[in-house]
Amino acid sequence: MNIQFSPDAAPRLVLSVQGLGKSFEMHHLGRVLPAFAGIDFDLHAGRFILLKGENGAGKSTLLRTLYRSCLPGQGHAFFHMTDGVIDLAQAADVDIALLRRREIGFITQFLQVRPRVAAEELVAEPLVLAGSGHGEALTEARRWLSSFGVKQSLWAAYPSTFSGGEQQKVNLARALILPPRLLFLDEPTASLDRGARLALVARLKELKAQGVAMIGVFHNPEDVAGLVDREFLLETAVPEPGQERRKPAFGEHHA
Ligand SMILES: Nc1ncnc2c1ncn2[C@@H]1O[C@H](COP(=O)(O)OP(=O)(O)OP(=O)(O)O)[C@@H](O)[C@H]1O
Repeated sequence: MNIQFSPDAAPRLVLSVQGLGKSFEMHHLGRVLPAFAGIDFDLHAGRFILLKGENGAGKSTLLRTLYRSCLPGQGHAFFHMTDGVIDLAQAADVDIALLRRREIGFITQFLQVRPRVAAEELVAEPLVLAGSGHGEALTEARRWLSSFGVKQSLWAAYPSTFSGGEQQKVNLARALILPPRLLFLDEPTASLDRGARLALVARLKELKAQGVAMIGVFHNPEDVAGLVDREFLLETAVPEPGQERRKPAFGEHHA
């Protein structure tokens, strides 16, 4: 889906996160572990937020909660669609499943491999589900596999046999073949070689220009330095004894 807006129009609000919090119940320890709390921010079309914080600060959990792989404990995440607003924190699973088909994407460093499905079919699937003809979708899938450096000899093979980096390239091709309006990225460059990293950054630049809103966690933030509009620093939610927990802070990016 290509979303265009005229350059002089104010970018549309895509996501408004208000007071979002998430805790894990550690039954075996008999206590509750806060992952993050009190998260507030707005994200507009074509904007890129870089999520930062120490190990364990809650970056992946925040992305998974916004994608609704986890349920939040408190707060709201209002997703602004073309025809209305839905609170991702409270939406029914069936609505979340529909949003994931076209509107909201999530790229992690892990491929969910499906047995006996060829790489090119896996990549073509979002286009087929969106109504493209199978032949046309396969042609496009091969183009994307090639752009991320997946060898032609692997296109018809099963990704379960691929190396970690090859699987990740299939993951990227599948996630980006049909761009969503809102994209979460959790360390997507983790196992990529330089060529694939450059291809990913070039694709993200295109998507940003088309109005896709993005939130990303990057082990090497310099990979996306030219794309970042704002940085969001997550402070570790679990205070050590004697330490106050501080609120998460927004920082403007200085290129
Ligand atoms: N399913 C879970 N059950 C219990 N605790 C969890 C679960 N998932 C995450 N946590 C805890 O929540 C906290 C935040 O984890 P998270 O993976 O979001 O951190 P992160 O900022 O992405 O870390 P890293 O930079 O190491 O990837 C950690 O203390 C982690 O142990």
